[in-house]
Amino acid sequence: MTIRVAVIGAAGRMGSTVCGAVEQAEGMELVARLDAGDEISPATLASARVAVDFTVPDVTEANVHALLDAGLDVVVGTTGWDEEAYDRVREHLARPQAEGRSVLIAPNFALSAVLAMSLAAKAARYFESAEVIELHHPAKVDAPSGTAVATARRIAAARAEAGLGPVPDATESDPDGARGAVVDGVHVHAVRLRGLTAHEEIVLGNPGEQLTIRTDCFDRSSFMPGVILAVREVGGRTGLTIGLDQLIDLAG
Ligand SMILES: NC(=O)C1=CN([C@@H]2O[C@H](COP(=O)(O)OP(=O)(O)OC[C@H]3O[C@@H](n4cnc5c(N)ncnc54)[C@H](OP(=O)(O)O)[C@@H]3O)[C@@H](O)[C@H]2O)C=CC1
Ligand SMILES: O=C(O)C1=N[C@H](C(=O)O)C[C@H](O)C1
Repeated sequence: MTIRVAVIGAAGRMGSTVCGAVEQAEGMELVARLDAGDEISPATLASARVAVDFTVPDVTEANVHALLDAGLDVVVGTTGWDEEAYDRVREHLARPQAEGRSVLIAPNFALSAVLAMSLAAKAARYFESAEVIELHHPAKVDAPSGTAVATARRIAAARAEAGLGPVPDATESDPDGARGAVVDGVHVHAVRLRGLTAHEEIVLGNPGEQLTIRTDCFDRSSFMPGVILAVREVGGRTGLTIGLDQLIDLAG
């Protein structure tokens, strides 16, 4: 059966690329393109079954609640989500009116980034030091990137599980924040540079050695297979799914 898809943020960099990918995808029909100023309502959604949200961190959660109220399953790539926001979506999904509905939120849909996050989490227990450097195009409105925050959280969780203490760091004075943001104890550095698209480097250090894990997305086409996979799969799930790795078998 054809999946009818609405794209929210359709005029943006990601939204417009997603519209093209949905139009090209077998078994999908793009039925609605909504952007800032457009109402989310049954009339504007044109009987879509799945919505894809690539908007801005300030509005994405409200969009998800409105889309659930309209009876759609939702795929979200927009950043800015925290545990409290996830909990509010879980609570919404638990209401009888939302029975059977599903939301998938992923900070990154590129396979190289999903693998980089997974490898970083796997490697983290073996290294004394770990830092994350994300590098993006200068039009990006949020820092650090959602991917970097998720990466740092996964590194921190793996370190805690392995019983590692804080990373070694003798810094006593850092009035201008040169050591970057600190996410669950992991330092995260953000670079904004003309010419870049979306890149991340995870550096892990031990005495006398370093492991560098790097992902480079040179073009937004890199995110499309993951988005299309999520659109296909979201309807077969229930509740909240976080991360594209939940749909891909990374074992082995
Ligand atoms: N998960 C992933 O793999 C990826 C995630 N992202 C994330 O996706 C998000 C979008 O990125 P990008 O496409 O570069 O950003 P853009 O700014 O290019 O696009 C955002 C679009 O959303 C529109 N918008 C703003 N408010 C609303 C609203 N209330 N309803 C509908 N549309 C609205 C904007 O309109 P206007 O400009 O008029 O405000 C704009 O057209 C970011 O959070 C980014 O970090 C990006 C790449 C990959
Ligand atoms: O804004 C972007 O471009 C990107 N945003 C996401 C993030 O913040 O992690 C994903 C990717 O890095 C591109």
